[in-house]
Amino acid sequence: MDLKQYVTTVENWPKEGISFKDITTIMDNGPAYKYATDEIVAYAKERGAEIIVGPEARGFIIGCPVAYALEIGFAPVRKPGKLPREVISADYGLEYGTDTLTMHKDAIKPGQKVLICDDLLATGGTVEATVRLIEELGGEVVGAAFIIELLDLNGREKIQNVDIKTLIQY
Ligand SMILES: O=P(O)(O)OC[C@H]1O[C@H](OP(=O)(O)OP(=O)(O)O)[C@H](O)[C@@H]1O
Ligand SMILES: Nc1ncnc2[nH]cnc12
Repeated sequence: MDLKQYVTTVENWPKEGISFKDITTIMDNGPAYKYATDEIVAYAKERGAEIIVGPEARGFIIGCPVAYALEIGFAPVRKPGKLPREVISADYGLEYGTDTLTMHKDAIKPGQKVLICDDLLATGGTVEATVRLIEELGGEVVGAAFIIELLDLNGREKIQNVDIKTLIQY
């Protein structure tokens, strides 16, 4: 399937100069959503993932169906003040701002094989902070899967030791 045809590009949103890749037009199409999910499920199997980790909020949209299909767990990465129990934190930079990510301290078991899922790899700030969180908890990051990769932003360079799968590149 040519998944690219289901991505909508919105110029100058949320800020002047940003070419926003909107994946809601993949998600609202059953076959396209299933195709994207199935591609990442196949990759997760190949990598031997034992749990999926996804950053808020769009990482949930793709990470949760992948976890469901594999019958494995899903652990959320969230912005501060959203997780109710003890958390660890990591600061990160975005294409359009900076923020902090958190995970529950007991979300990952030591040695657990973790696959990170998100909709899009841009500067790599989000995934790099997510890798730091998982590794601080003793998890082994076996891969990171994204629907979209923005090649000009060189996100891969921030996680050179992580195996990466992307379905569409711009
Ligand atoms: O590679 P990066 O430069 O870090 O950018 C990619 C991240 O940015 C977006 O999330 P955003 O923080 O906008 O949050 P959202 O999913 O809640 O919209 C996207 O879903 C990725 O998580
Ligand atoms: N250009 C972009 N489009 C969609 N989501 C993003 N997250 C970071 N950069 C983005």
